Amino acid sequence: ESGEGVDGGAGGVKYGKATDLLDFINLVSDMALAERQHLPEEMGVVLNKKEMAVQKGRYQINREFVLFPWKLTYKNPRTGLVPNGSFGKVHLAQDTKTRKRMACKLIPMENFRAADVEIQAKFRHENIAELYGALLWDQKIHLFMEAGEGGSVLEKVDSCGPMREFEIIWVTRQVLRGLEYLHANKVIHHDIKPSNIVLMSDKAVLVDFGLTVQMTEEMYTPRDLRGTEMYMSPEVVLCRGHDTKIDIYSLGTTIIHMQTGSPPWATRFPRTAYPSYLYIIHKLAPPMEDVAEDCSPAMRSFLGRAMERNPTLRASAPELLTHEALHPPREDQ
Ligand SMILES: Nc1nnc(-c2c[nH]c3ncc(-c4c[nH]c5ccccc45)cc23)o1
Repeated sequence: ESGEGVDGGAGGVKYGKATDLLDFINLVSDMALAERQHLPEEMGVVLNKKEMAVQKGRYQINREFVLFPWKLTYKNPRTGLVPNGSFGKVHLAQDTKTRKRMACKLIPMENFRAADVEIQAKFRHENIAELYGALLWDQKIHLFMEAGEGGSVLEKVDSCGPMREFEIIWVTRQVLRGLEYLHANKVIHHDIKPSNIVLMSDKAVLVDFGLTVQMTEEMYTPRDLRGTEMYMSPEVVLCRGHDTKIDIYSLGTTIIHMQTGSPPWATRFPRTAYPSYLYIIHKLAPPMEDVAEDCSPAMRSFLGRAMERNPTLRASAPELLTHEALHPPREDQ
């Protein structure tokens, strides 16, 4: 029942559809600061009735849900907070009635971009972290999402070292399915990297859509440099317009990180001596010299196609999903 709480409660939190959530996001984005400052109670839209039990229009911290520090799988929980997303801290949340564990990203209103939510609300795919609901409370947007309790690929590599090729193939296939879906809808993620791929027991999902854009023309011409330098494609660095192929290049650099434990360039050009990699990427990409020595010939060929310097010649997600590197003969595994 969109517009009403589960029992018709008049509280500020309603069950609704993605369109109701987008209306809510636009409402709070247009709210004057004074209006937002003295909210009597939380307000928001919950998409997923199964996981989030709204009570009489209320969904309050330490009542309908609690926030936990993540029990970081590999490290003792320092702050218990997941490394910062694009603009917010990610906690582990649990609904006190359904016991469902979720990721909850807290984004201060001053940093909030509607794009952070629009894409996740509009596009649903098993390899994209599902959005369960969005609330505004205490000047912060609370985004409740599907939780990858296995942590991110970055935490896994930092704690357990380089991944074996069959693990890399498993992650790469899932990421490519998510990218195939986004790119078919002309959506560019813009920040594909190990920390934005999180692990569940049976799948890997893409997270952090804070830099995502939906293309309206064939090319997207950015106003600013978006993404993380080490994983950036030459055409993004050039800032003369790019398309969805930039995510494919970033997946290639992410695979190098998974197989060597370091991002491309960092070993040959230590960060201490090189404050910025933009010029190196512009002049030297693609970083085929950083591919692991024990990389299989099939995976090396895959990386050559994914990091092709010319985006029009670079492979697409559907093309790479059929690449032999992702379908090794059984005895290789
Ligand atoms: N920036 C951002 N925007 N949305 C997310 C997000 C949605 N669901 C999630 N599930 C897990 C993690 C996560 C990252 N590192 C971790 C280390 C240990 C445990 C969990 C994690 C992050 C998310 O992250």
